[in-house]
Amino acid sequence: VGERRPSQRVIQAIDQFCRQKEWAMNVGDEKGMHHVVNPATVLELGTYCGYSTLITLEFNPHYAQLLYESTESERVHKPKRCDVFFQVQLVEEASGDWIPKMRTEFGVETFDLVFLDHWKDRYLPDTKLLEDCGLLRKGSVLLADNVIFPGTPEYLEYVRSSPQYESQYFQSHLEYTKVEDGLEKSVYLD
Ligand SMILES: O=C(NCCO)c1cc(-c2ccc(F)cc2)cc(O)c1O
Ligand SMILES: [Mg+2]
Repeated sequence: VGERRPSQRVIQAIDQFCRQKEWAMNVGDEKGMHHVVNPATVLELGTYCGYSTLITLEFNPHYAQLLYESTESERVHKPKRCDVFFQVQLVEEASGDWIPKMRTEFGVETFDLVFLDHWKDRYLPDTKLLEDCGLLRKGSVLLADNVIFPGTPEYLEYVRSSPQYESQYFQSHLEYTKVEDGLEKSVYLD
């Protein structure tokens, strides 16, 4: 309440621009991530322009540059364990290549929250990779954008049918539109 922090003002400006001038594929101000408990160690798959981010994987160099510019974060060539509570760590690599390196490169034991918002056909293989690499623990939350539009049918089928997950759909709309979309929140039960 009261004066918005600079980062909130940037988000507000992005939302206003995307509603009034030019649509962009941010998770947006309606879907948001406010349903999810307050995480400590977060992995975001798909940075785009840094609308929502902590440790984030993006291999599109144009989008990665947008994040550097919007957060003044240094270009992370040799990622290191960040001891600061909140710091942007951007890895400009493909998620499939870097998820197996998260422990050795970042010293991450497990993720509290993984926000999936990258190539929709990578949601399922990257989730299985996170499981196989032991990067999820009992209670880890997977939060997936666009499960309806553009859609991630194989991922949805997996997390909704697997006994390893407790899944819940939060209906919303595709950012800045009236098209149905939503977030799937899946808690890893181990
Ligand atoms: O591809 C996406 N993200 C990964 C990019 O590196 C993405 C696409 C769309 C979208 C696109 C085209 C359309 F017509 C409607 C929606 C929306 C999103 O929220 C997204 O995250
Ligand atoms: Mg998205």
